[in-house]
This record gives sequence, structure tokens and C-alpha cells, in this order.
Amino acid sequence: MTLATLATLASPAVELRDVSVHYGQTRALAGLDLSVARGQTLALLGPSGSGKSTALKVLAGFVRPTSGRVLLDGVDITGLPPARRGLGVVVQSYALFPHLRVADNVAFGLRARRRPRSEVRERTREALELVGMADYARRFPRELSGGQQQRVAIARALAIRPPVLLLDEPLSALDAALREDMVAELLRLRAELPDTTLVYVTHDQGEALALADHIAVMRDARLVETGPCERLYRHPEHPFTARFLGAANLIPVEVLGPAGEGAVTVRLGPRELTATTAAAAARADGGEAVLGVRPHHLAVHAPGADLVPATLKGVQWRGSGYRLDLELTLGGRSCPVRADVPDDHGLPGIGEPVGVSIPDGCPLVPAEAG
Ligand SMILES: Nc1ncnc2c1ncn2[C@@H]1O[C@H](COP(=O)(O)OP(=O)(O)OP(=O)(O)O)[C@@H](O)[C@H]1O
Repeated sequence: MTLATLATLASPAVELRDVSVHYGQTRALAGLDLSVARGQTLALLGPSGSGKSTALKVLAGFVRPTSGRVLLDGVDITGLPPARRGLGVVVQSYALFPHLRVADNVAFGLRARRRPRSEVRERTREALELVGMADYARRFPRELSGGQQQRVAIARALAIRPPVLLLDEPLSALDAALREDMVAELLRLRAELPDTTLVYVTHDQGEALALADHIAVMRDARLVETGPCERLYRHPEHPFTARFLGAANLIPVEVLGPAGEGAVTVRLGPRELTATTAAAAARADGGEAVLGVRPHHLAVHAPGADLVPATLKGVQWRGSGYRLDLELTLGGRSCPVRADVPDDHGLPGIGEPVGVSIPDGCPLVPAEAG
């Protein structure tokens, strides 16, 4: 193995280095650094307008960055047109050619690359089998359901055997039930293509957690935080991550001091709790910090001396349970929070006092960051 090959293997599969994009006066990306390892699935997660699609388009080559570089296996491809990058791209609207049959849609990229006929036939069949659409090869896109069209779009991207597959909200046009099915399909596909690197744009945290092994959280043209899914969910370092990934309530607490490895004691109303800390949050020692408490971690009781006093502000029935709007009273300040509880037994009327308990083990995040 040559040194050059070794260097390629060690490089991330795709990388954005200090990439900025301006569309006229709009800044869509501001100094984005992103690196995706070979075989990794990275979800780009963030609210609408945060720059996710732009980041993907820069990787695909559809948008030229105002500044910064794009690397594929360590090689600078910033100036390379999309077709010469050899990446698979699937966008929101399936963009199948309506006048071509399924098989011809899938074969399109291979024919454009002037591959021999036998190879085109073989790879088209293989790609359609991979997405479970081999029986539909002769149909036209209009004769398929939305989910089936989406699978064909994925097969078309896969047919060229791209080392990197870029998916931009591929399920956004589908209804909820079909999305669930497609997430399961994509997971199966993922398992069959362990060496393919996947970048998946979504604003749906459930999809991101189900499909990705790493998540990059974006907001306002910038990367907020990136890391393995579980780390980001359980130990977010930024309040925005805690809120966006798991809808955590951000409750101000007083940090009292360390409580062993990766934990601190905090005071929340009348209670002392143990909170987990990531490296950045540990710096909040003694300072302003907030506890990220997910709605299903709050429990609501009748008022009590060792409970956080609160007022019930609203109740919504959600089918599988109840979503409560509460206002915590914390040393004269009030803090709105949401709680998800399984039933409404024992709940007082709107405007009445309640007591709230919060478990140990919620993540502490610095209040000033994010
Ligand atoms: N072609 C364009 N011309 C001008 N502004 C654009 C263009 N494309 C995107 N923008 C702007 O750039 C910003 C980032 O857009 P982008 O599509 O990357 O966000 P996003 O996070 O993918 O959003 P969504 O989830 O709504 O698709 C937004 O403010 C958007 O309005």
C-alpha cells in the first residue's frame, strides 16, 4: 500500500473546510467545518433556513462556496462540477424523468458515463433490487406511489455506486405512515452498503436519530454542535441542541459543585439534584447554567414541600397522553415548561397550583452558549 493510498484511507470521506456561502445579501453558510468519515451516516439537522440544504449543495457541487474548500477523500474538489464528483444525490422532489421508464431512469447516470450495455443492465437490476423495486422496472414514474418514486430516485443515485450518497429531505413529500416505512427501508439499505458514506438533510429529529450515527446541528448558517447521536441527545453541550434534539425544557439552576465523574450537584427550587455534564457545561461551574429536562421526565403532583412549585397553565390531549403547559416558580422568577404525562388523573383545574419533580441525571448546559 502506497503512502498516498494510506493518506486517502485516513482522510474523512467528505469534508467542508471553513465554507461560507452568500446568496446576494443572504448569508446561507458562515465558516462551516464538517467532516464525515467513510461509511458514516451524518444527519444535518436544523430548523428551516439554517443552511442544511446549502451545505449539501456545496458537497454535491450545485453551489460554489463564496469561500472555503470541499474535499473528497482528502482531495480538493471545490472547483469540480457535480457530474465529475461521482456522488449520488437525491433531492426533496424525486426529480425522476417522467418520460422514462423506471429502469431507464435508474440507468441514466450509467449511460451518461458511457458504461458498456451489459454493465448498465446489471447495475440497474442490482440497484432496483436493493430498494425492492425490481418488479417495477417497466413502469413510468406516474404509475408509482410517492414512496416508490422515492425508492427509484435512491436506486438511480445508487446505480453509479457512489462512495458518498447525499440525501436532501428525501422523505419530506411523503405522508407520516409512508415515512416510517421508508425510514425502515433506508436502515436496511444502510446495512447493505456499509462502505457508503451518507449525508442526510432533515429537520426531523426522529428521522435523524433513527438513521444517523452522527448528527450535525445547524442554526443560522452555522454549526452549533456535532457528534455521535447518543452523545448529542444525552449530553448536549448547547441549549439549542438540547431543545432541538428532544425538545428539552431549559430550566435555570444554581450549580453547587462537582458530584463525581461527569456530574454536578445543582439546586432547583427546594431540591438538590445531580446533573450530568459534558466538557463545555462543566465550565458553568458556579455560574449560570440551565438543566435540559425533556417533557417526559417531569412528573406532576399535588403541591409539596420538596417539589418545585408550579401553576398549571394548559392541558392538551395528545391521544397517547397529555401535554401540560406549566409555569415553574423559581425564587420569584417564573419559567414556562412543558410536561408529557400518561394520564390526567389528579390534575387540578387550569390556573391551580401543582408540584413538579425532576429526576437526577438530566444534562446541564451553559446558559450563555448557543
Ligand atoms: N437560491 C437562493 N437564493 C437566495 N437565498 C437562498 C437561496 N437558497 C437558499 N437561500 C437562503 O439561504 C438560507 C439557507 O437556506 P437553506 O435552503 O440552505 O436552508 P435549510 O436549512 O435547508 O432550510 P429548509 O429546511 O427550509 O430546506 C435561507 O435563508 C434561504 O432563504
